[in-house]
Amino acid sequence: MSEPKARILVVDDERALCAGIQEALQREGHQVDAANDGASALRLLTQKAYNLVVTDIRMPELDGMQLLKAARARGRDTQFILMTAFGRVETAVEAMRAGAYDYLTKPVDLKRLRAVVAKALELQTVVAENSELRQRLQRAEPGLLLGESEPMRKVVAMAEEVAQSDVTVLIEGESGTGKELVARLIHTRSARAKKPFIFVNCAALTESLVEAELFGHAKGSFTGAVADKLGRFHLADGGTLFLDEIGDLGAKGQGDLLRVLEDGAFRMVGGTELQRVNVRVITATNKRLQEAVAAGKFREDLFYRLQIVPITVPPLRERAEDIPLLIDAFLEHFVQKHKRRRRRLSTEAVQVCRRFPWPGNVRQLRNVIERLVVTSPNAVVGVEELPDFLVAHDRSTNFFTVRVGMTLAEAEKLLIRQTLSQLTSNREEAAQALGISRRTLQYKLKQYGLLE
Ligand SMILES: Nc1ncnc2c1ncn2[C@@H]1O[C@H](COP(=O)(O)OP(=O)(O)OP(=O)(O)O)[C@@H](O)[C@H]1O
Repeated sequence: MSEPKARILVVDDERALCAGIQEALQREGHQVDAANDGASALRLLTQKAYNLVVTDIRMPELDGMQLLKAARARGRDTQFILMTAFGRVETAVEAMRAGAYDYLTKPVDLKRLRAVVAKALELQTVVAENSELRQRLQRAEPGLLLGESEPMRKVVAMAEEVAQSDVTVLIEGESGTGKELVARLIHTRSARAKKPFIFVNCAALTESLVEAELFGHAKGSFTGAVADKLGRFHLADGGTLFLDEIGDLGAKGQGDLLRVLEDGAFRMVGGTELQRVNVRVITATNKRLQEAVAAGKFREDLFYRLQIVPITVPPLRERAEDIPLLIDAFLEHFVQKHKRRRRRLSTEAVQVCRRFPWPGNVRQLRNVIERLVVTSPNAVVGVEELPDFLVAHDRSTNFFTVRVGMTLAEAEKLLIRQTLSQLTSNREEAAQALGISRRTLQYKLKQYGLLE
């Protein structure tokens, strides 16, 4: 895939050099304007949006540094490459601190210029995408459930629909798939959004504690209970109570919960008065609750009461197309949290992540990205910086056998077929991975009878 062509502004008071660079970059297919002094450059910068500015640092009146600062003050994401006379590197370092992408020393080596420009433009695209993503994230509520794959769209549509009523929802899915986020989404889209969302992890409660935790205990119910202590049902009044890992609730807790769901009322531990609250209950489990029912570990009547509407959140490996989006969102989040430099994963590193089966689902991916943000100093994180388990898995799965004695055509056909089936079904991406043009790939697919 060819690099998207960019709008570039070249600024230098040495006219010949300026024209030389303009021409070299135009030859790369970019749209290039030139200015021979800082003031006209600034005028152009305010009139047009540029992806990149390549400017001399030292110019009479308005210099390259001032130009950079003026562009930043206008809040533009334009990248800057500064050119400095040999031996004046300190100024260049200062420029980098002010936010320039890189610097070149004069006389300018055109080959290096082209390489630096390509890298800066690559980053520029990412920055632009990220700032769009940032805006999207800011518009949305915190803890937004991200995902544009078909299965996730269905989950979100279902959550939005059940938000319109108070029906009990059971969210099923492996650990780390985002069940809590789904529960929060239902709450925030419901008429209860301004009331509390109360979370209880049933796996963390012992059998003896669960009752007091959920229903509270009355004054004097046991030694030390000097006042009424409200339980989670009270705290969630008017809002939503989210019971996570419901499969771990013991027999007594199951009985209590069924009663409150059926009668809408309960008694505090040691209390006599019937308490009435208005609570919407959402539960979640990472176990197959139906199997727990079959094994006699979970009450069948409660199971049917809870799963009036079941929502299943698919594991991440079944929606790998969401992985690039999640990576970008987590990078953005952790770069801000840890105050690090913006960065992205190389295309190959993203592909490795897409191929991994992620047993810990989105939580595991999120942890990997946080670790990369903290440990990698690079703007583009490559495969070699990914955790070993990812790379090792990738190595062990992405091989096929080429037999000695096979013709080149047979080997080529096999490689094309494996690339399309294991790496990506997108022809553009496959052609890129194979290092050939899309047209050539199309031709070979026809030649080898691989077109379906
Ligand atoms: N679709 C998603 N978009 C953005 N972040 C997500 C998504 N899914 C999960 N996460 C993040 O992954 C982590 C785990 O999500 P969550 O706690 O909702 O999973 P869970 O299914 O409830 O896990 P468990 O069964 O272990 O309780 C959280 O940090 C959450 O913000």
